Amino acid sequence: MSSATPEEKYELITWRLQESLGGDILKGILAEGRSPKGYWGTAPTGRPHIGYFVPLIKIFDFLQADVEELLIRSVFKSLGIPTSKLQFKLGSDYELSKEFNMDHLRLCAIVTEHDAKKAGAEVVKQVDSGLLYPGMQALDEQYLGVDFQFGGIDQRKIFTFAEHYLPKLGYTKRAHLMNAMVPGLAGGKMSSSDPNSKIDFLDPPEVVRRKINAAFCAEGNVTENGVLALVKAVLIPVSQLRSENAARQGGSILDPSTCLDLKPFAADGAPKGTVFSIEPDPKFGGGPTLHYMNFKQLELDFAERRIHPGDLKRAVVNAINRLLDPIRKSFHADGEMQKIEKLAYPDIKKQKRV
Ligand SMILES: N[C@@H](Cc1ccc(O)cc1)C(=O)O
Repeated sequence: MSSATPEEKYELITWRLQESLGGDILKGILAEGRSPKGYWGTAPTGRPHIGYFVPLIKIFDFLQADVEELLIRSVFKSLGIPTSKLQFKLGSDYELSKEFNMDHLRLCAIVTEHDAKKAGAEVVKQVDSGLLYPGMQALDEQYLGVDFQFGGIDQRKIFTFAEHYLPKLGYTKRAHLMNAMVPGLAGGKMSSSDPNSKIDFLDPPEVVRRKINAAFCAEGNVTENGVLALVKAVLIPVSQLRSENAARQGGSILDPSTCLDLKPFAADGAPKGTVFSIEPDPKFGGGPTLHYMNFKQLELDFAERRIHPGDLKRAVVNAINRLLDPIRKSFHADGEMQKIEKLAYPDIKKQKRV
């Protein structure tokens, strides 16, 4: 995408986000013809769930706009996006250095307890050591040498904390880009630590079906609907990305060797540009297959009860299973990955029995 104008790149970097702060910082860098450098940090409290597709899709946009991207501790490979343009960093590789710690002490000397508590309110477990967390995340921006940090809107208070405090240490204020959170299937946000709120990358097909079937999704209700929210935040963006990719002959950065099925979530024979199809079951009234080019139209049809919740759920289960299938397959084919998963997420129930 090197031929794109700075304005086009800025548009690509910021579209689909819920909020961006400090956009002028990025515009300035792009206008100078430089590639902005950004990072996304993650510290999952449990097995990562499909809500993680939201930032991962966004990272794809960053790469397309020639952003240099750093990731902290994340699982990325199985998505078919080559990692050669990405750098992985472990926080502990630099957070233990003398310089980082000196800066952390300087920061601790000026941060009030009130500001530290407030910054971490949505992200950090409210224990005393949690007071140090926002400061470390703010300093990460300086020590990774980035122009912007990207994260969920739940990180907002830490981001504004960083904007306020880094300049007080003599460092530059960074831009902050935020994606919307995917609501949980049972209300609230989708959370790694609550298995009923989420669908894991590695949930088997029948578990996906059970969780979606149990999700709240009442006919005509588009405001509290975790299933529709998944279609909007994950399935349609992935589908769009896949159809754009299919259209972009040759220029794809997706690696077909790691993903088996990269077709959009459209029924066979769907009109061009379809990103989601729903095949009504005669059990719920039947009718011709419905094809959607965008979320708005689908949402409207659901609101006007032209889509039965049972039909929507079935289409969503199928799309999620198609999306997760290559990830599950590569996991089950890779003994090393399975060992790491066991070490990362030990079976707590079993441990208690011993
Ligand atoms: N706070 C992030 C994790 C994170 C940690 C350190 C960072 O520098 C950035 C992000 C989360 O809640 O998942």
